Amino acid sequence: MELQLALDLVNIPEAIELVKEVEEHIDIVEIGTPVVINEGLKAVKEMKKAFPNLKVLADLKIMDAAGYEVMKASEAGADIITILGAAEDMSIKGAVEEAKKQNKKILVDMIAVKDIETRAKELDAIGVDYICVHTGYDLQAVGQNSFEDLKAIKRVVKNAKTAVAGGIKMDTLPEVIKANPDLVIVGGGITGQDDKKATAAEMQKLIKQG
Ligand SMILES: O=C(CO)[C@H](O)[C@H](O)COP(=O)(O)O
Repeated sequence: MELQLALDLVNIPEAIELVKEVEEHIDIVEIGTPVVINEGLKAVKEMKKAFPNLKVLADLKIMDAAGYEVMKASEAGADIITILGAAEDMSIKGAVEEAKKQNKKILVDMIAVKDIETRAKELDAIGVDYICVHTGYDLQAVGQNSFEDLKAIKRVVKNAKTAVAGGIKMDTLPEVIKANPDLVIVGGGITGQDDKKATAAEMQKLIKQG
């Protein structure tokens, strides 16, 4: 099980400062969608340059023109690129094909997918690398989480790695770990804490214990 730090509400210098604090306690750093919108793929490039040993995920949430966008994110140095589960199969296949060419990985974000089990089976058959259940900020705001969806994909996914994101904090981490995803994605649960390093260290410890 790995820990990914999601950076959504920062600019590039702030992102780099933040990662310096927690670097040794995370496996993957995510350049979040709002950061890509504000700063472009330059944010991915700068992060990879600053931390060549960390895996960098570009949260592009691709919906179309997938092969091209995966190629551009790969050129910027992303190791993992996200596409939406709601995208057409043709787009998912294009993303997977381009990622293979570039020796990169594709994470599918299941945000807003209604029939999670059916879509997860289809995506698994296409050959994506990760399937991630995700409660975005707008549904977190009304008290939702993805813990039941995580159990659902764990039941049906045979090949892809499983991941979970959306409002995970220290107090909910044990419940997430119990479901045994391959990847736990935490944003505000670390970045919103006064002692980010201690929080990331504690989360890493719990995750490594499994
Ligand atoms: O992709 C995202 C929002 O669309 C976030 O990166 C993801 O939800 C993780 O952040 P948090 O733990 O703060 O919810």
